Amino acid sequence: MSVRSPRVLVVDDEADLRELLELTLVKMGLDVDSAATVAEARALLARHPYQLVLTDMRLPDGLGLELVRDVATTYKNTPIAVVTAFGSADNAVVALKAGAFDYIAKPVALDQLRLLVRSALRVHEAAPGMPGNGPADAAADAVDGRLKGGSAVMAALRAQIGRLARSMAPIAIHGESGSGKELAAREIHARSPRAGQPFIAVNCGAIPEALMEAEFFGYRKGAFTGAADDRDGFFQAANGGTLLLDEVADLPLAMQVKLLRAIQERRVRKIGATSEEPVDVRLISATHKNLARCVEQGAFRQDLFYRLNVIELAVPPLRERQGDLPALADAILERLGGGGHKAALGPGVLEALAGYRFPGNVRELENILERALAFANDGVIEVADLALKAGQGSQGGDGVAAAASSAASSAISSPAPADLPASLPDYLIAIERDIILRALVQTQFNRTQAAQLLGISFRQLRYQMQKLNIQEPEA
Ligand SMILES: Nc1ncnc2c1ncn2[C@@H]1O[C@H](COP(=O)(O)OP(=O)(O)OP(=O)(O)O)[C@@H](O)[C@H]1O
Repeated sequence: MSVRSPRVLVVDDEADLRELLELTLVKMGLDVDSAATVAEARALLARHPYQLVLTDMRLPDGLGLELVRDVATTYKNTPIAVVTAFGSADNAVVALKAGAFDYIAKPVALDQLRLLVRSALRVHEAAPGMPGNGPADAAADAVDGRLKGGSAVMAALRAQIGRLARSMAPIAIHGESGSGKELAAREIHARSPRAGQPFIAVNCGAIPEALMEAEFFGYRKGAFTGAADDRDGFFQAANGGTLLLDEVADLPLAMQVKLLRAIQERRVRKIGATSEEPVDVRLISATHKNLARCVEQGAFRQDLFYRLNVIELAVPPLRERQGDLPALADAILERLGGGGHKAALGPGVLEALAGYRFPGNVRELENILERALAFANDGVIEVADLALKAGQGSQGGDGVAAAASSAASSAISSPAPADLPASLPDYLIAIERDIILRALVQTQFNRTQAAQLLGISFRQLRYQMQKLNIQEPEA
């Protein structure tokens, strides 16, 4: 085994900047080659393997972007980062989309350069000799059983995650509630060079607006009444790792501005602090809302959208990947068994589940199986135990769906009649949600007809749907 230092290629035609970069990298113990043109860089790339390429965007004989494309296709193992002109968000986003690992803005801040280099070198440690879509990725799929499911859609999603995991490009995950967005984000983190660092998930809709800045950026002791000690925020807690902004559409506009700044500068300032600190955080955002529509409606800033939505990842609803049902059911039963006796599915159960629409996706499947297990005899879940909600069978549903719904005469199946609900408001909400969903499914999400069926106005229905977070499934 060679004990060579990692080798880095710097591509820049400005002698001053090139020297600054070289010097910094050499001080970090790296071997540095440099090139002043695209052609020189190509020649060097063909000659040596590099652990990192750092290129300027404008070069005398072409664009750094061409090198990004070359490296992303021909030298998949080599992370390439671009140096972008000051304030040029467009270039950074274009480069990330083209496959750049990361970018750094001019004037180059040396602390940020060092963070970038360290994180690039971790890519290599994490994937020694690993070809982009090669067998090692397939092995990672097999070992890494977090996102379960045997459907082609799920296999494609896992492969996409394998490719995305290595770069710093912000990822926006979209999918219905309960479809597995957070799990997908965890998988990106777990398969990234950041896996050994923290993964912090923040539900943006759950933080009171007044506390947001403190929660995200932290505060210094005495910054406000009650600030008894210095405290880190989510950004500091996720430093070196990944920050998931869940329900990102719920961020208030004022906070969106602050977040955009933190993303652009890659620095945050604690409340009450005099200086900013650099943070090295990979951002993933998730939402079940249509973020582009939120931008159109003025509820979400265009510039932040552009920064977060560099790479989009769609998690399809469960009803569009029925092939996942066996693996998901198996994993859920395993978990419910808690290492002891694992429950089994009786005849026709998988077929009954396949005829169901799962408006609440995998989370609903978990709930259905958990509840069914409570009713099941001897740990064998029968179709009747599923108590699938009436009217939720898939369209063209056959006897299976009918069997399932006949078993569901007690659509609001818990608690059992003799029990009292643990929380009356929650119970009533569940009933209301259930009834509205049934009316919507019956009318194929025609809200006008559904409102008529329920004897309420269209406006009332729309309001209730918003309140209960009921979404029309996307076609
Ligand atoms: N492919 C999968 N394999 C195994 N479990 C899954 C899968 N997808 C989702 N789950 C499980 O389903 C539940 C819901 O998933 P998750 O929280 O990731 O969904 P979400 O889309 O983020 O939901 P929400 O929009 O409500 O935040 C979790 O318990 C998760 O572990």
